[in-house]
Amino acid sequence: MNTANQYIQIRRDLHKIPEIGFQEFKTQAYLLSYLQSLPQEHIEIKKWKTGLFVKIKGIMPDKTIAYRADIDGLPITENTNLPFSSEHEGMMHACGHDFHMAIALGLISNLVHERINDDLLFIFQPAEEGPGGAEPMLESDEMKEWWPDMVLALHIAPEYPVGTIATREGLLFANTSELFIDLKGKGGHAAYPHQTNDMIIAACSLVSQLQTVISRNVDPLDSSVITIGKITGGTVQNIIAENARLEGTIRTLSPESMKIVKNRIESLVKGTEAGFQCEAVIDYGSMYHQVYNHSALTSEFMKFAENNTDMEVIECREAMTGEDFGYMLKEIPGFMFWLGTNSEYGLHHAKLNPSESAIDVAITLIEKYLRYKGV
Ligand SMILES: CC(=O)N[C@@H](CCC[C@H](N)C(=O)O)C(=O)O
Repeated sequence: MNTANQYIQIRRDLHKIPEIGFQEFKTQAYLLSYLQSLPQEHIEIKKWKTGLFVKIKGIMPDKTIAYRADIDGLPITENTNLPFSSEHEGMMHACGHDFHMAIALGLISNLVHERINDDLLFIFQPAEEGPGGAEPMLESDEMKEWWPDMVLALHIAPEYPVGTIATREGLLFANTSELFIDLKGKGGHAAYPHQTNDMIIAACSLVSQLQTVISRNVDPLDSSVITIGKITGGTVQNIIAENARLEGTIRTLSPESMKIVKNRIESLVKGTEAGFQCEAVIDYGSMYHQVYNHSALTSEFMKFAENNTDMEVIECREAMTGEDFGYMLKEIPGFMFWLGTNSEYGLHHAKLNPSESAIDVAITLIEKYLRYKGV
């Protein structure tokens, strides 16, 4: 098997075993078993919860460059009909983390056979989709001991063709906060609504009101998003619901707008409690800091790719996606970029099927970049 096919096979193996945040036990075991099959003289591995830190030791290191790959899957039932579809019912690598890991293993395999100058750190991070592994990993003793001078990461981009990368200096991804609202009223017989406080009606009304935060409370030039992705409530068709739950996410382009949006949400929820005579509890779940790319390093990387590879380099707009890699970039200079993978279906879709030829493209690009940086 040539090396490109080998890394595609690794991606397929990982694609079969998606696991959600901090449950990535089989994934960690797969990564470890692959890493242990490589020459061990210059490599050091530390487990961290379900993630890993992997260091390739340089001969005369004067810096450490880190590459971060997230490793968790999503609670989505795969609908691709691919022969290597998820074997874990109700879970799927629908955000490309199988690609991110295969690329990291490809880089390690290519670089571990020779003596490199600097240290390289590969961070296999759990729980990017939630509750967030980057922040606690940054605080870990392992990270403190191997603290890098710069860090980079990529994210697959189904909307760009293979052979394309896209990024920008400064803000790339939004600030995010999960949003859970539990409503509790008085249930009862469907035929006697006047004796109840119907939480289905309260929930529907609140969902509509929440959209006015975006349309009426946020500066239109400072975009924000509130998405309610799930509503649950009630028991059967002829009982008025005593409970309802909204589950969603908030996205803003600055931490300040996040505060404004949350203040307004809290006011509307108080209004719902008063208006529908119910009790409401808000839980913000996990929150991610914006992904803010280091200007000089990003522009150097973009110029490097333009001048030294045949990749198409696009300066893209910021996106409302979130990434806890933002916490790493808050502490360590570096950048994230989109890797074109050309799929008809987007991220978080049950039919996402990125083009696997992008794996080798990314390995070649990053390896060249690391050599250009003197590694
Ligand atoms: C790249 C990507 O899709 N990231 C996720 C991060 C999720 C953060 C958190 N669970 C939330 O929903 O707020 C995204 O949905 O953007």
